[in-house]
Amino acid sequence: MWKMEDYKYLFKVVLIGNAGVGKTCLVRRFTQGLFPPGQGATIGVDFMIKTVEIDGERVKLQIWDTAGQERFRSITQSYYRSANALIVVYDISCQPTFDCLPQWLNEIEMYANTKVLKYLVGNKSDRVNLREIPRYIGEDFSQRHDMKFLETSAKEADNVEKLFMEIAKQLTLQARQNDLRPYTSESTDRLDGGSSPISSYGCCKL
Ligand SMILES: Nc1nc2c(ncn2[C@@H]2O[C@H](COP(=O)(O)OP(=O)(O)OP(=O)(O)O)[C@@H](O)[C@H]2O)c(=O)[nH]1
Repeated sequence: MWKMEDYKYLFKVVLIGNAGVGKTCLVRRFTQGLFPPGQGATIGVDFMIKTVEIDGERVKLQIWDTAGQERFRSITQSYYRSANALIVVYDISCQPTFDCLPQWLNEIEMYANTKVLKYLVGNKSDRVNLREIPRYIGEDFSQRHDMKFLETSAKEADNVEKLFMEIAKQLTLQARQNDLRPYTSESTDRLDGGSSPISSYGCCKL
C-alpha cells in the first residue's frame, strides 16, 4: 500500500451523463477491475480513488461518479467546478443518451472551469448488434466541441484503462508545465476560479 503522501499530483475526474449509460460500471472497472452485476442507480455522488504511475511519478485520481437522474442535478452540479477533467458518457446503443449531450455541455458551460479537460465517451461498445450511434457520429460531435473521444466497454474492459490513463497523463503534463511556469495572473485566475489547482502535492493534499 502506498502512503497518502506518496503521490506527486492529485486530480479530480468527474463522470456525467444520463442515467444508465454505465458511469458507475466504468469507475468500478477501472478502480476495482470488475463489472458489478445488478448495479443500482447512483444516489447523488460517490467517489473512488486510484493511484497510477505516469512516467515514474505517482498520480492520484479521485474519480467522482455522479447520478444521471434529473432529481440529483443540483447536487451533482456542485462537483463540476472543482473538476480537472470531465467525462461525458453516453450509451452507443441508446440514441436518447446521445441526444442529451447538448444539455450536458450546457451544464459544463455553466458550472465547470473553462480549462477543464473534456472527454466524450460512448460506452457499451460491446453491444455491437444494438448500436444506434455510429462511431463517426460520436467522434464528429467531440471534435466540434473541443473534446477527446473514446468508445469503451465497461463490460469487456475495452478502452477503460486507456481512458483514465490518458486523462492522468494529460493532466500530469499540464501540471508539470504549470510547475515550471512562474506565478502569473493567469494562474491566479485559475485558483480564484475555484478549480482545485492542477499542481504539486503540497497544495492538493486532501
Ligand atoms: N453491455 C454493457 N452493459 C453495460 C456496460 N456498462 C454498464 N452496463 C449496464 O448498464 C446498466 C447501468 O449501468 P450503471 O453503471 O449503473 O449506469 P450509470 O450511468 O452509473 O447510472 P446512474 O447511476 O443511474 O446515473 C447496468 O445494467 C450495467 O450492467 C457496458 O459496457 N456494456
